[in-house]
Formats: sequence, C-alpha cells, structure tokens
Amino acid sequence: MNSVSESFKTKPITHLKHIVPLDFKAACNNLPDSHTWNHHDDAQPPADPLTQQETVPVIDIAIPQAMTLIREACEKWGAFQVTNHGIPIELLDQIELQTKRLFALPSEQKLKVLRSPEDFTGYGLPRISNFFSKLMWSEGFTIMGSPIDHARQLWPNDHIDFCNAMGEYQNELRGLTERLLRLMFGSLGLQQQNIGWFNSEIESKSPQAVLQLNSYPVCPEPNQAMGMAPHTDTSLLTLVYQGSVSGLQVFKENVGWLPVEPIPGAFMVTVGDLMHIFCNGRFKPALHRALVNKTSHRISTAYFYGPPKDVEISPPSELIDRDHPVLYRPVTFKEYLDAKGTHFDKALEFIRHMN
Ligand SMILES: O=C(O)CCC(=O)C(=O)O
Ligand SMILES: [Fe+2]
Repeated sequence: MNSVSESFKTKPITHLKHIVPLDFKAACNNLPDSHTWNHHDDAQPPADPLTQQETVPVIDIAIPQAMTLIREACEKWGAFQVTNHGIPIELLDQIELQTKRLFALPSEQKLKVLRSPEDFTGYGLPRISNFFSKLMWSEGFTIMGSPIDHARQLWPNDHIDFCNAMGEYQNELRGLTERLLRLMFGSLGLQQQNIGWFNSEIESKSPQAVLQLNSYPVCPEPNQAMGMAPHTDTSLLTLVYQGSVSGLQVFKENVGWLPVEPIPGAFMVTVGDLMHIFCNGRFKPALHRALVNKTSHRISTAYFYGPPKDVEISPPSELIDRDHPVLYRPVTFKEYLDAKGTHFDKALEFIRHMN
C-alpha cells in the first residue's frame, strides 16, 4: 500500500452518513437543504465582470517562450491553461465517454464500488467534503494504478475499454506533468539532475499519482449549490481536463473568482501545496472551485502528481538566501496529507517556520 492510501486510513471521513453521494438521477427538482450553500456568506466574492478583464494565462507548451510564460503564470496565478501538449484529442474524447458511461450507471451499481472510509479508491463524495457542513453537487471516482478491480464490478463483461483508456490516459498525463515540471524547474534555474526524487528510476521511489473523475449533474438551483468547494490541491502539480462545460474558477487576490473558460483539448494546470513548499514560496498554490449549472452535465478529470512517498520535500539551496529564508519545515507527502487531513486550508500555516 502506498502513503496516500495509508494516510486516508488514519484520517477517514468521519460523518459516515455523508459518504454516499445523492442519487442525482432519482433526485431532484428542488435542492435539498443538505446541499444548499449560502453564497452571500462567501468570504471571497466573484470578480466584477465589468471592471475585470483578467483571465488565467493560456500557454502553448511548444513555443520557445513557454518556460518564461510558465514561470510568470505560476508566480502570479499558480495556474495556467496548457495547449499544444500532444495528448491526442481522440483519447480525451474517449475519456469523456468512459467517464460519462461510469456516472450514468444506476446508483446501486456505483455503490458496489463505494469508497469506504478506510479506502482511497472507488466511488464517492469529493474527499474535501469532510471540511464543509453542506454537501457538494457532485460525485467522484478515484483511481490509483489500474482500476481493473472496480471496473470489473461495475461492468462484469465490459470493462476492458474503460481500463485501457484510463491506463493510456495515466501514462500520457504522467509524461505531460513531468514535461511541465522540467520547464518549471528550468524556469527557476534548478538543475533537474540535482533533484534526486525527480530522477529516480527505482520502483519504491516512483511518483505518487491519483486520477480523479468528477461528475457534476445538472442542478435545479445552481446559484445555491456548490460543485467543488474552494480548495488548493495537496499535489506538486495537478492537470484538470474539463471538457467543454464551464464551471471551474480560480481565485485571484484583490480581484475575486474568475472563470476558467474551457478551450478544446486544453488542460488547466494548477500549482499544488507541495510545489509551493518545494520552491520556497516562489510559485503559489491556486485556490479553485467548481460551480454547477442548470442545463449541462459537467464532467472533469483531475490528475494529481506528487513526489515519491518517503521523500522529504524541502527547497533546494538555489532557492534559499538571506531574502528568501526557508518558509516551511521539510515534509513527506504522507506527513503533509496528514496535516491537510487535520488542518485543511490551514495546513501550510501549520508547517510554516516561525522566522
Ligand atoms: O472539476 C473541476 O474543474 C475541478 C476539480 C478539482 O479541483 C479537483 O478534483 O480537485
Ligand atoms: Fe482541485
């Protein structure tokens, strides 16, 4: 078992009655109280559309300036959309189809692979549900490695296409994530051969990656619902594919929530907490959320890439000097997941050095 799953064994979702997603098909002409959010209480308001023209940068990864643009985007936004990345659109279409096929299954069928409080993979609520008193208008399916055991339960005679598509997708996503990481490290003047955990070929030192499929059913009252509540990702880097239905938003300091409009075939890249720790605060983690709508079922996939399980993440010497003292104490992925599981949006503060 790996550290991500171990960590969730020790920090299970506590309110058991909330581990089963709503049967969205059988529901709902009205939003149940359990899913009604008071948006007027939001600490962060949406950006004023009349005065704000800012958008998350869109970067063609194949142009010579990509490295500089990525650095700027990671410093200012902690996020950007990446295009021209080489992952075939046919594969993305196939992933969208297989994801819709999974969530279209009857509720009883999906519950056969329900993610129990001790588990990390399978069907269930967004993991962050634990930290909010209201429930989100979404359901998810989490994959680590091969999904074959769960896929067999979902489709006893017809799971091969799903498994093949998800396997190929994970390989492509890993390749793209590592290409982006090389550009990011290069943009900070880091020699990647000096980053031991990034180069290791040893199995026990391979990166920890999780593929999350998200489904946001059509919602009767989208203005009072929340698809995925505001959060930063725990990963080093996350790649989100959101198909063609909008809903993803990023929070920009002094501006507010800004939509990330879907671009065909593009991935949204977000800096996670562990990257922020590793680069000693140079890149910031992106606070993001997903809204729902009344007319279109939205699906997304999020690929979370983290360091090998037992590696302590701390900034390389190139990023430490008198003006940039070390901000956080060294942490392994598992230690940080534990901190996040307890302190959620205060986890970074919890590991911060008191300089
Ligand atoms: O659905 C989306 O666009 C975002 C999903 C997300 O942020 C997540 O799964 O962590
Ligand atoms: Fe996220």
